[in-house]
Amino acid sequence: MSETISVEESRQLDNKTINEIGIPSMVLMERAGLKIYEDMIHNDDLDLSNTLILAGTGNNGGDGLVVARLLSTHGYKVSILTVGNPDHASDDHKKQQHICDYYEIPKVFLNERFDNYTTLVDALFGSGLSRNVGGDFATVIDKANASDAKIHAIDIPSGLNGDTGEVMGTAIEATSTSTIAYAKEGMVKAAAKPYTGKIFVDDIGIYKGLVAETK
Ligand SMILES: NC(=O)C1=CN([C@@H]2O[C@H](COP(=O)(O)OP(=O)(O)OC[C@H]3O[C@@H](n4cnc5c(N)ncnc54)[C@H](O)[C@@H]3O)[C@@H](O)[C@H]2O)[C@H](O)CC1
Ligand SMILES: [K+]
Repeated sequence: MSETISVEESRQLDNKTINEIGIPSMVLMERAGLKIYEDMIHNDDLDLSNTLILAGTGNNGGDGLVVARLLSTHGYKVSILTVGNPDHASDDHKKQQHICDYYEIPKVFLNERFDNYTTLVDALFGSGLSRNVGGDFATVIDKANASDAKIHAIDIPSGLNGDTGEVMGTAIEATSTSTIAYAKEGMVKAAAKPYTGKIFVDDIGIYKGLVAETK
């Protein structure tokens, strides 16, 4: 496994790339969504016949909405379940939801049965997880894990502590994970394997240090 970083370092690199270097956050989100989509369509472990995006209301959820739109515009059957209050969604999440609405991607709700789906995309939390998971989020995670569907996680399996690899209340048990820029330290620990599954590391242009001087 290549270099790993802490969750805080990951957030600092995101912020540096956006606010100091100047790559807009929506550009990074589009790049992340495209890389995650490509990881999924080339992943023989996943059956994309009927996919459900489990979206939180932050930028991890925003990544999931980009994946939803890309699946839909490429002819795959996909729906969206948003967990949390959409009114409190991040700016980029709201922009991505507007795009999904344009493409009329179906929305489902908390009473949805997950066994109708072949793949679930975990876009609930990424580097923003800050406390034990509870309430509707815990219910959705437990329901996802109990379903027959395979799960593909975005950035960090939701509920897994990205630094320690510990479960924070409950955590997604993913078949595979597309992590952004670098794997997080907790994800590569032996105890984390049942939660991360196979890890894809997606380079989306997040700052990784100045380019080495060409000889
Ligand atoms: N622009 C960028 O920085 C990029 C980020 N990427 C993706 O974005 C996430 C990080 O997004 P962020 O909005 O900071 O946080 P999350 O989406 O992980 O979390 C959402 C939100 O949830 C709240 N929260 C935290 N813990 C809990 C909890 N236990 N229960 C309920 N709610 C909770 C908290 O308010 C968070 O803000 C990163 O992982 C990437 O997936 C892009 O990929 C690249 C650009
Ligand atoms: K996630």
